[in-house]
Amino acid sequence: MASVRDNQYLDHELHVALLAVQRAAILTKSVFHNHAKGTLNKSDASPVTIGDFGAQALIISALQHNFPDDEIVAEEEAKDLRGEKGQEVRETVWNLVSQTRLENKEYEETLGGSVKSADAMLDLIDKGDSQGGGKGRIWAIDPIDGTKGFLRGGQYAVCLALMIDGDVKVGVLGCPNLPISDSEPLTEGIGKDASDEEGKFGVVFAAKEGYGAVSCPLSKRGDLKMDEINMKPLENVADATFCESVEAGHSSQGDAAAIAKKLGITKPSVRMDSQAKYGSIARGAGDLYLRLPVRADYVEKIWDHAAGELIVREAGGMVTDSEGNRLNFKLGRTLKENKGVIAAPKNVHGKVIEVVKEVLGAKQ
Ligand SMILES: Nc1ncnc2c1ncn2[C@@H]1O[C@H](COP(=O)(O)OS(=O)(=O)O)[C@@H](OP(=O)(O)O)[C@H]1O
Ligand SMILES: [Mg+2]
Ligand SMILES: [Mg+2]
Ligand SMILES: [Mg+2]
Repeated sequence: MASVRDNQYLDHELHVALLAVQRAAILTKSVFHNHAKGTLNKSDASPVTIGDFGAQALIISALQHNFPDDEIVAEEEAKDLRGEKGQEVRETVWNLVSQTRLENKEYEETLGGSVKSADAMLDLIDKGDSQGGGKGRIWAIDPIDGTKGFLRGGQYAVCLALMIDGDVKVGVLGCPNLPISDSEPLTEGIGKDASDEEGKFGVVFAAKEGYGAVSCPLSKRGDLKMDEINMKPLENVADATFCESVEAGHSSQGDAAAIAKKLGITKPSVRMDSQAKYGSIARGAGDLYLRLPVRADYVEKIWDHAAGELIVREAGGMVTDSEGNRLNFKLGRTLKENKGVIAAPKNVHGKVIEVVKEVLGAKQ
């Protein structure tokens, strides 16, 4: 198979996305170590921090510099940073955004360098307001996925994907708290080698449709030393390790336990925040990702899945909703036709879906 590294198709997009995610990840890391998180509550009562705003501004700045005509669907908006009420948070975010850069100057230039002013930063954040859909080039950004995990010192991910006509073509996930090494086992806490002295911290996963998936250490320079990743072969689903959300409000842990039991799985689940779950199974650190609806009225957001879904598929896995249908990214900012997510190696995915249907069906 052609490799993600050895062809020209969407190479510039992948390169910019890898650098933009690394730069944004550096910002989030510095928030974690040096700041009060500046947490605000959004209208749905979920948290947003100065790290989410800052990372979104930096990623959009890089996309606007390189691809000014592309549309962007991003999770956050700048409303709460505007005016007198927003002044304090705005200034903190601006400090972070104006100070964060990749140590490699050439890479920093590729991203277009610094944002011009605090006002320009707010406008960049609000450029992520596209309604999405199945036509043209649209980027999806989750500047911090797993904000609750980020606040807890657990897993989180900086997520960026490019969709063309509603199909995800490029996906990048920066996971600052995962182990750097692809051979470390799946754990609930921060990876034991998540930070080393040479400016490396965590891992970035990437994929290009049709060309495979890779991982690369996250670094302050933005270096791109990539290794191919693959899902672990799994002959018997009973031997699987599965991962699920930490937050019981995001995925039904009771249903997951019932499904695992029916599949003969005896290993306990690994609870991990964010799309770090997709990256982890894509590199063979775990086998299955189960996300089972808690509430009938919750619709999944495209930025919570676009990058991870492609990375798992390109690593040899299959990703569907709980009925076995592919995720449909063509319908706007949400996955309104899909409920739940089941990611598994191709050879066992059908069996897992069968049992998911049995368990969810029995509840109705
Ligand atoms: N009710 C409900 N059901 C399903 N999903 C929900 C729900 N509420 C929120 N969210 C979204 O979950 C995102 C966090 O991802 P995870 O559930 O994988 O991780 S976590 O354990 O909850 O941290 C989280 O993403 P971030 O907001 O980027 O952190 C939310 O978009
Ligand atoms: Mg959020
Ligand atoms: Mg998210
Ligand atoms: Mg988020």
